[in-house]
Amino acid sequence: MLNTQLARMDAFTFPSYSIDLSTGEALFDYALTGPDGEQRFTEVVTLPVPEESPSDAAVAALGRVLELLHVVAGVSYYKTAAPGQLVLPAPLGPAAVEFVTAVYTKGLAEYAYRNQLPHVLELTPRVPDGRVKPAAEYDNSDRRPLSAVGGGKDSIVSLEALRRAGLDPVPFSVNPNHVINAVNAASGLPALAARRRIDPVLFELNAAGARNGHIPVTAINSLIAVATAVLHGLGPVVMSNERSASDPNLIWNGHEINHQWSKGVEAEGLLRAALAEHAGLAEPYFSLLRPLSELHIARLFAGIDRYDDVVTSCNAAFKLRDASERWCRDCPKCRFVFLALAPFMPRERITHIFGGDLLADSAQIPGYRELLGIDGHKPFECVGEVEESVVALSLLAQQPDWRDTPVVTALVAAVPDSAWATAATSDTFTPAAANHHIPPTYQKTLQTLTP
Ligand SMILES: CC(=O)N[C@H]1[C@@H](OP(=O)(O)OP(=O)(O)OC[C@H]2O[C@@H](n3ccc(=O)[nH]c3=O)[C@H](O)[C@@H]2O)O[C@H](CO)[C@@H](O)[C@@H]1O[C@H](C)C(=O)N[C@@H](C)C(=O)N[C@@H](CCC(=O)O)C(=O)O
Ligand SMILES: Nc1ncnc2c1ncn2[C@@H]1O[C@H](COP(=O)(O)OP(=O)(O)OP(=O)(O)O)[C@@H](O)[C@H]1O
Repeated sequence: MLNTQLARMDAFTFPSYSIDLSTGEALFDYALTGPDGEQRFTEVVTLPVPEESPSDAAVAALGRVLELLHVVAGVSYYKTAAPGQLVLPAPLGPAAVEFVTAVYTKGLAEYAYRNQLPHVLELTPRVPDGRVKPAAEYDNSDRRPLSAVGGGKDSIVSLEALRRAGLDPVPFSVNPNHVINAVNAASGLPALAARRRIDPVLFELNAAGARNGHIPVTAINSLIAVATAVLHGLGPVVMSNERSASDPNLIWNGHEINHQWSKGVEAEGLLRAALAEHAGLAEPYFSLLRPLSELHIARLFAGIDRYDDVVTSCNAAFKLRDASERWCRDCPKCRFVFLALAPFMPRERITHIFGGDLLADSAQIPGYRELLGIDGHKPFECVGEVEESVVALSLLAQQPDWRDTPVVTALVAAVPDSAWATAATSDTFTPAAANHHIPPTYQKTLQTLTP
């Protein structure tokens, strides 16, 4: 289909979904419709099949989780055309509608901003008339947690905290690549994996110049994780989303544009409420690291060394095609993670982890100026707040190992006095007491890590 035809699409719909419990394979169908005809897509999600057959209650709850996943995973295809109508497949309760609306508006906000499509931020899904049968309550909160592993430092911190607290976590990933497999192997814990196959038609449309951009991928991975936990009779899904994920990159037309929206605390609360209402799940999902800053997580990671040969936070390693082997050493995320870890580990160790020393490389100075708020806005990447970067720099400026490196020297001279003053009174290492959803049983978990 031509891009001009895609741009004339009126509506995005959700024709059907199905699951085969014997193979774990779920098929999610989508359609764009308009005056030039229809463009169909099918996404395939394959859940790991449990050894024991799931109970009837689990199968019922799973069906409800997959109904939410069907709608949420549609964002990848909706974005090729961004029609004004989003027509949901079935009635939903108010909490589920609020969650889905936010995924398509706030979750696609960066896409809307970059493509200059303000109507996306105002989308209101059309919900078919009728009442949803209330879900039966399904309480698995005391079972082993499913710990989502993304291959980076954050999920390693959670996995180790859960393990050391004796909670016997099950590592879980969607489409694990060599990085995630190596992290799981280093953990020594048997892991579960789900597969997600994006319709290849999407890549053809992208190659032909269809509208494209960032999507709230964590919302999709989270629902696949919850579906897996329910199918396997496991407990809550434990994420590793940090405090700063909730902060926007910029404001556009009065709307917050946040690259990490579906990692933020608002998305977490909306997803929990939707799962409680629509699937009856009592304690389905939370982020263990929500109270912590990125810098605090980096300090905790520095106390764990068993993953040094494998840990990789750089997003370039997670591309579906042409992925980098590990750290690319030239993107905002590599720059930020290096800056955040450097104050807490010897130069030799961090250089080993990254395969190079970013603070010795003057070519990195412009990128670091953005992270420090000297130029531009916070990059559209998973990076911490400007204040955290300034705090990290202030720590490095006091360390003989780092203070004379070309990057630290240049940045110390460039940071304005006001930023130093804010950093001096920063609460970077004080966990937030509120604004998280960590259940009481898990609240002391992080104390198993040092410092
Ligand atoms: C790895 C990465 O950063 N990918 C983003 C990049 O995509 P690119 O074209 O360079 O490579 P691929 O990831 O291989 O994707 C190919 C195309 O496929 C489409 N697509 C992919 C996954 C998906 O779930 N849905 C899709 O539609 C898309 O059209 C791609 O062009 O740029 C894209 C456009 O901006 C981004 O959408 C790709 O982001 C991935 C979905 C991704 O997994 N990104 C995470 C690393 C990421 O950004 N995580 C955020 C959290 C965001 C959130 O709110 O959840 C973070 O860590 O901060
Ligand atoms: N492929 C995946 N499968 C399951 N969960 C994932 C996957 N990728 C990321 N996640 C989870 O999504 C959340 C956000 O991912 P993110 O990439 O920020 O985390 P990370 O890889 O643990 O650490 P870092 O921020 O250092 O990269 C984390 O809770 C992570 O565990």
